[in-house]
Amino acid sequence: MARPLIQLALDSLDVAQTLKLASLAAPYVDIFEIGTPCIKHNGVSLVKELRKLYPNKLILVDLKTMDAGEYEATPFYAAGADICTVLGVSGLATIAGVIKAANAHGAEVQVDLINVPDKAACARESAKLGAQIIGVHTGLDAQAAGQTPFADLQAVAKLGLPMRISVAGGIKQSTVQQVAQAGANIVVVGAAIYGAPSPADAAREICELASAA
Ligand SMILES: O=C([C@H](O)CO)[C@H](O)[C@H](O)COP(=O)(O)O
Repeated sequence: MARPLIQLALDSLDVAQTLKLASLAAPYVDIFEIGTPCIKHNGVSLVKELRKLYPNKLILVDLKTMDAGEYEATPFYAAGADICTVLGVSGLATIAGVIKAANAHGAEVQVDLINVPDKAACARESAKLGAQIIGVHTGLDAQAAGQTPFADLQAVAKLGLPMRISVAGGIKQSTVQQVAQAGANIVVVGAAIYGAPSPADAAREICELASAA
């Protein structure tokens, strides 16, 4: 089994802190995620800056688009995003719009299942539309209420869809192997890296654990 890709969630609002964290973790992560609060605060210029600094890294822009899919996502793909996210709850027309924008730029789409009531149906429909990645995600507010993404990950993996599976929601050193073994192709890690005393050491540990899963 290939090791899952490690995606670092850059969730600070501050550009200098974001770039510092990116540089510390760069040797150990495959994807830089510009998190939703960060992209709302800093906009498309941060995508351009990261693209210039890291021409060989994958960049995911966590737009969590809810409407106007093609219109909203297009400038982010044009700025160098490899992947943009769209909410599963937005509906099929919006998801199709982001897929159209991605296709126009040779890029990819992740459909985020956060708060989707029927996750299996949404994942199946997203695959049919041509989305490449399905995101099993317990958001920060749901995590604070004690929720985790593990049961949803198992249920989505069982569907056997022709899409890569991303998992996010409080993943850390003690759970990275569990989610890799459950079928995650992309493991998203935010707080366990940026909140660690040494973000570089935490990113390295997570990468090593994923490789050994
Ligand atoms: O996507 C995220 C959240 O919804 C805020 O936008 C986080 O980046 C994602 O949950 C990963 O962070 P951790 O849960 O801290 O690992």
